[in-house]
Amino acid sequence: MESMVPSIVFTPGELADALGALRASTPLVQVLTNAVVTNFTANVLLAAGASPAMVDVPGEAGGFAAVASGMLVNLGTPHGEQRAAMAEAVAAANAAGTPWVLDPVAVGSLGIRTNFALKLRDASPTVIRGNASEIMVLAEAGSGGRGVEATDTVDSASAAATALALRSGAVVAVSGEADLITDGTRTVHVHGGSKMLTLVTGGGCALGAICAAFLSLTDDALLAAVAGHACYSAAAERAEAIASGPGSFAVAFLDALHTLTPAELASTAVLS
Ligand SMILES: Nc1ncnc2c1ncn2[C@@H]1O[C@H](COP(=O)(O)OP(=O)(O)O)[C@@H](O)[C@H]1O
Ligand SMILES: Cc1ncsc1CCOP(=O)(O)O
Ligand SMILES: [Mg+2]
Repeated sequence: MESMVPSIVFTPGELADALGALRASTPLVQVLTNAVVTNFTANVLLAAGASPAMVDVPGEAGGFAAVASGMLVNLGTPHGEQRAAMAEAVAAANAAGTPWVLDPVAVGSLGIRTNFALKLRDASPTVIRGNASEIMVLAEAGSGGRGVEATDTVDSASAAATALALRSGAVVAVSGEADLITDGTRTVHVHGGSKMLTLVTGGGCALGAICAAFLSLTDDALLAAVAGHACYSAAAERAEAIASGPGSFAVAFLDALHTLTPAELASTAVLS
């Protein structure tokens, strides 16, 4: 029997509704992230309509995770105290039912972050987002990229993403030219966006925060992740159209995230 080609999993209207719900609810997003991208990540969340809180101190992180709408755990510069705060926050988020995103930045040859990421992989993240090389490491199917950048393609990470989703119970999002997002059963590709995002530090890290913002709006984590990626890509396309380089792109990207309407998202998002 010929294999069925699955139809597109979500409609443009569902994406538009998700953006409208985010703007109406201003989700409180706890961010435990790296020192490089903290400011950009907070500005991306604010521009999109969420409320960021960079709470990553042991003794505070757990209590805040219990009241946050969503949470991002990003391992870009995982100092000892931050790792303790992350462990506290993850335990509290899971106990309170707060959805959270894991971004395993630069896992592979760096032992401290890789060992910690493998532990967090098995600690019930709602979404795991990373580039292809990072996702392959968490699926135990690769050795890592070059620094924080991928050396593998999204397509080469597809099987690993599905296996990781089935193993971890998380939605797995692989970023690249066309983003791949899967819950192990349903798989969606989000097309478009701009390669200019790779020239702005935080271009991937802030995407994890946007996913965390959408997670509080629906019980379907795949929809939340797809809506987050679609908004991000739509804003990046708009920014690229008027930017003259990565500096003006970053500014235009914040503006585009802020002005993107649900109707524009519905009319421009390209899923397959
Ligand atoms: N070749 C590309 N064309 C268009 N968008 C891209 C391309 N590569 C990456 N992106 C986008 O840039 C953002 C960051 O992706 P990526 O660089 O893979 O993440 P990371 O910074 O975590 O390695 C994502 O929104 C992704 O869709
Ligand atoms: C350069 C760098 N070094 C440690 S974390 C970081 C930022 C990575 O950001 P992104 O994953 O969005 O490229
Ligand atoms: Mg990254």
